[in-house]
Amino acid sequence: MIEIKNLSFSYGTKCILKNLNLKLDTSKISILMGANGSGKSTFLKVLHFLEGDFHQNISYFKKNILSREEKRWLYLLFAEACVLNRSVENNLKFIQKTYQIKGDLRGFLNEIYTLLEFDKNLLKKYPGELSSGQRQKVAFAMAMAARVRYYLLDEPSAFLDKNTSFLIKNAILHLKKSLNCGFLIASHDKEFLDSLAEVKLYLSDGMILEFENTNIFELNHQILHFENSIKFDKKADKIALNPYKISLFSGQKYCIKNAKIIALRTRQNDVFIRIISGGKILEFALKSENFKKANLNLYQNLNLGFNEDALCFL
Ligand SMILES: Nc1ncnc2c1ncn2[C@@H]1O[C@H](COP(=O)(O)OP(=O)(O)OP(=O)(O)O)[C@@H](O)[C@H]1O
Repeated sequence: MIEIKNLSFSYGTKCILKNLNLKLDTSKISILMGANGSGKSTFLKVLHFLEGDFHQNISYFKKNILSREEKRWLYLLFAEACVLNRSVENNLKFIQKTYQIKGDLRGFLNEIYTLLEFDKNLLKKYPGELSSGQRQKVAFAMAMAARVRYYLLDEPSAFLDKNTSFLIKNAILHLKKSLNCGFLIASHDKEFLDSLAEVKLYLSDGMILEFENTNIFELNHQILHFENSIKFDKKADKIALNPYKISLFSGQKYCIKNAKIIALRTRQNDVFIRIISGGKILEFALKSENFKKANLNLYQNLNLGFNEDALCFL
């Protein structure tokens, strides 16, 4: 588990992360979505000790202070592939040495070559002789060679064709099973993410929202169908609704009618209310005091409202 408490981070006066509280399950594949510039890469760098000193705010596997060796429990794959100026094969060997991988080194490498369909010629090549896609594939192979407990992957499918993207996806699933490791993957590639995601996180306005597969819906010709239909101005395949910006209807721009409460749970000072409407499940949060005032009960029907600021088109 990686536990994050009250974490804030700014570049100068620009606040990127606002008082984050989050638990990352390090045995799962979590995906991190968010608009361009929302801070996904920055968050991965913070987690990988590259920005600021947050030992008071982040604990890794129950430890706040990690030695140099323990910091290698994590691996960050950068969006722009970093490959050293030596042959591909020697890059992989270098990683195995740095991460002090013991055991059948040749066997591990052969496994990587097979999973990523490396041909023999690629192994002898130098970075300057690789295409962007090949460099990305090599950088991913280096991550695999490190065999760590938790992987932070920034846009791992950028520059990749469909087939290579598929190989990487399978390699992620293979690594998870064989090493019992977890992943936090930042990406915009919906196809790539959808098939991997166990936990869905969304970074917006410096806050990370956990959707747990709820609150993200397919749009059909800009329409979201609950029991009533809601039409949006913008075209997109999917939409995410921020659970903190949905409330009991009182004249907001959009209304979800006749939603039935199916579950209630409390987290910190919020009560999360899960509703169903037209077969779709949605979760929204009310401050505990507002929940008490509203006097809501399980299986009660209610109308919900939200404005543009609750929407995120994906
Ligand atoms: N080293 C830096 N110094 C100052 N500002 C920075 C720095 N790195 C990033 N930023 C700013 O921080 C914000 C978040 O950037 P970041 O790269 O984390 O976003 P992102 O969500 O990964 O974006 P994208 O989806 O486009 O990759 C941006 O406004 C960016 O301009």
